[in-house]
Amino acid sequence: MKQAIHFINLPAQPDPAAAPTPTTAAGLQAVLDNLDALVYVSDFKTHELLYMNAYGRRVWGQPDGRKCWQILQDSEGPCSFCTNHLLADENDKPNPPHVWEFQNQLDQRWYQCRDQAIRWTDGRLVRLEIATDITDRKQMELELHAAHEEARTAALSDELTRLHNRRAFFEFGNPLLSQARRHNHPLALIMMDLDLFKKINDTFGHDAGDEVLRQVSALIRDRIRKSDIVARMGGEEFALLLPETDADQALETTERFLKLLKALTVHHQGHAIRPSASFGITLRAADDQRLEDLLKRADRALYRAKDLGRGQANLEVKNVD
Ligand SMILES: Nc1nc2c(ncn2[C@@H]2O[C@H](COP(=O)(O)OP(=O)(O)OP(=O)(O)O)[C@@H](O)[C@H]2O)c(=O)[nH]1
Repeated sequence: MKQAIHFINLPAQPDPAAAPTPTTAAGLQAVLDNLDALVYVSDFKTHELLYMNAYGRRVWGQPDGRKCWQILQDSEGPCSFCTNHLLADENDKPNPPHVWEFQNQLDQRWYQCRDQAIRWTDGRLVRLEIATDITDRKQMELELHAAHEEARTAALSDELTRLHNRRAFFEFGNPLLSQARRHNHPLALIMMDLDLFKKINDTFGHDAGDEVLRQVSALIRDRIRKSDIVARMGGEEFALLLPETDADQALETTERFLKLLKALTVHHQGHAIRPSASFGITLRAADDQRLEDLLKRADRALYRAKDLGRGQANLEVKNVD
């Protein structure tokens, strides 16, 4: 059955001088049926569909006295995201239109909806929705967002090892330092530097050196907590930032890594390579303002570990009165 609509009082204050005539009613019908958007009207209380334009009937079929949630969403009852409560105040006085975007679960397409409470021909309050298909725009937005995320991940990640890079270390590490400062909680920083790595490159080739970097990185990454940060700071140097970690725990963690490295043999093109590393450890001091303050101490400890014969850890803490 063809839906007949005599008029929709779109203006808040209908102009009595512009009362609809049969010609304007037919004209309005033609306009609504040629819109490239869904237009429907439903009863505010019962949700019965009172009108749907040709666009809606083409996509969702004839309303046939059914409710909006039956025909537009195929759900069991009023939609959990129904906006009716936003469209009128407690005295049934219409609010300004509510504009929002959502994905229809029936056809999976995205719509921008302009919802408004208006008075129907018989005076009752109804819901008028004009929904424009924005799937293509949304798809573009989603692709743009994904590309942006991909570029951001690439900018923060080390291509060879897939660990965080130096930039990411500061981006993610600074909030951890701020949090530890605010709550006066412990925070440990461990610097790790592979020993005599130049010799590995010179003896087995640069590709072998790359493979060592990859395997050592995977070994560390797989054994830290989710809340820890591990980054390749450059070359064969790595930094680990461990929240809620005191001196004993940091030393214990480093001992674990030393043991794992001792047991590691990297096989590359018939060669068996046995890498080792030195570690410098420090802890957050009360007056540490920036990660660089901790990095300086951990670096000094690291180079002491190298001077003392490599393959070991050294700790430098700062006591503040
Ligand atoms: N294969 C490979 N080598 C790298 C990479 N980045 C830096 N290197 C090499 O790492 C070596 C570091 O050498 P050095 O700074 O002398 O340190 P080391 O030989 O490890 O000696 P110590 O640190 O004193 O134990 C250099 O030869 C760099 O070329 C990389 O991405 N891949």
